[in-house]
Amino acid sequence: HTGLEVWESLLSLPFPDSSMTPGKKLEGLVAATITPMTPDGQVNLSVIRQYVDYLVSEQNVKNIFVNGTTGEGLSLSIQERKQLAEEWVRQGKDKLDHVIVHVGALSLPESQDLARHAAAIGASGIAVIAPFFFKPTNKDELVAFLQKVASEASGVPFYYYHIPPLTGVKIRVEELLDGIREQIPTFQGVKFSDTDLLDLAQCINKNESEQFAFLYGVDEQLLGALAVGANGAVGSTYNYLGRKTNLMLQAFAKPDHALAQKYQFLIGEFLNFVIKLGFGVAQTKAVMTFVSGIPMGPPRPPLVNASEEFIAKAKAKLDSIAWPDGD
Ligand SMILES: CC(=O)N[C@H](C=O)[C@@H](O)[C@H](O)[C@H](O)CO
Ligand SMILES: CC(=O)C(=O)O
Repeated sequence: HTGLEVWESLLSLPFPDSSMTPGKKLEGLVAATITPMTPDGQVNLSVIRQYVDYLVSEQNVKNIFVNGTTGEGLSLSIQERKQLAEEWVRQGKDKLDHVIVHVGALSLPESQDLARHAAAIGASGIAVIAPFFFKPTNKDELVAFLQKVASEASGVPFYYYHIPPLTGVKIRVEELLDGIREQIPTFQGVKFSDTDLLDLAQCINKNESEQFAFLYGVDEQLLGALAVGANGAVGSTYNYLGRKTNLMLQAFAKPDHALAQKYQFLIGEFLNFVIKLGFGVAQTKAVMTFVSGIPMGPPRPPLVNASEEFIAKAKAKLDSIAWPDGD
């Protein structure tokens, strides 16, 4: 240990090497970043700088969640994930508050490697999804896996990424929280991507000292999660509806519930429409491309490009929405 490291540990600064805002609690909106790709399917790092500027200046979003579901993290090589994490951290420096890097993988050593890498580059947090091929069958097995990853990045806040519709791991978070800080001292919160608001509410109910952050991940019903005390949200739609969703958060905080509902209804009207057409990461890439003008490129197989018909309909629907702020 260098003298500096000793001082930092004595002061227990949460983010010793971070280029992001040190110690600021994660709240508000977090955009789950898309991984831009070239037309032939290679990761396209060259537009990330522009992407960061777009999120900050056009969407008023200053936190990102990299290499998650929307970022096709589980479809990328370890090398690609590291390059992306580095580029997001580099471009986010002095512009973003938090860069959370998703480091979950089916292979524990790969996940640990990614966690060490995220720590080394100064990520402001790491997140881990439940392993979903061989699955943990109970809370203790899941926590043991998470602990082995978290301990590789001992100075970095750790978030569990709960997304049972995709992982098939339905262990309730409220149960998982019991004693988790003893197992994982860096445990800082949950990205909660499930519709079970009873489970979310009981997590918040248990979290009396408000030490953990609960970020909701079902964008179409964020207002319900805010009502039970969610600290913020992580989602794909904050890439292009961040500004509108921020207005919903403001209305909720004021409180002007009628206005907050209006925003949630309109966001829901768009999402309900595209979900009926078939909505996933490929479609998110297409929507972000036409809204931001930044080319997101195709998704990686097995996902396939959104159709021209989808794009035309989604664009017409979004353009038709009369937002309360007059846009
Ligand atoms: C399954 C999935 O990708 N969920 C995302 C985050 O967790 C959400 O942001 C959704 O994309 C969004 O709620 C639209 O359905
Ligand atoms: C949507 C989300 O949070 C993710 O892409 O991981």
